[in-house]
Amino acid sequence: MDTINLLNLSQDELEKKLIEIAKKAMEKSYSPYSKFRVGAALLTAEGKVYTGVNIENASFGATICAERTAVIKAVSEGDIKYKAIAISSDADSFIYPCGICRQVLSEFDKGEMKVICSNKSGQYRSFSLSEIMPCMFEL
Ligand SMILES: O=c1ccn([C@H]2C[C@H](O)[C@@H](CO)O2)c(=O)[nH]1
Ligand SMILES: [Zn+2]
Repeated sequence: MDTINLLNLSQDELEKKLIEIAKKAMEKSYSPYSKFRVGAALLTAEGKVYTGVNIENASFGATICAERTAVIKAVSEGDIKYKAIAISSDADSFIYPCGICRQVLSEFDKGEMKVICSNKSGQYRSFSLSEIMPCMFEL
């Protein structure tokens, strides 16, 4: 992954690029039960990208979302500062992170993190995590 390039992009170009990476990651989704593929691309403060997919389980509650897969990969590699996360799926409607993923992302947010929600055709809406996950603590 080219570290320098991503941080040199404009916000718009960066968001498009992250969606593209999330869409590509989606191909690895393990979702035999819902057949709903989700991909995520998590951009670190240093410009590295961790991808994630939803990983389902016969015991449905053991399913992990794409967003958390990406966070878990990043944290376990020592990366805990993030700029943005993009999310893609096959749906016509925009995909937004679930409550548990918002909570997990907020653990690492310093008020800067963007959440980029896209639809199948690549349109997107960008939010600050704090907009979609109001926090009871001062940031
Ligand atoms: O933001 C979301 C929403 C849903 N899913 C997954 C969980 C499950 O595998 C499938 C259906 O909800 O989509 C995600 O990975 N991220
Ligand atoms: Zn989730």
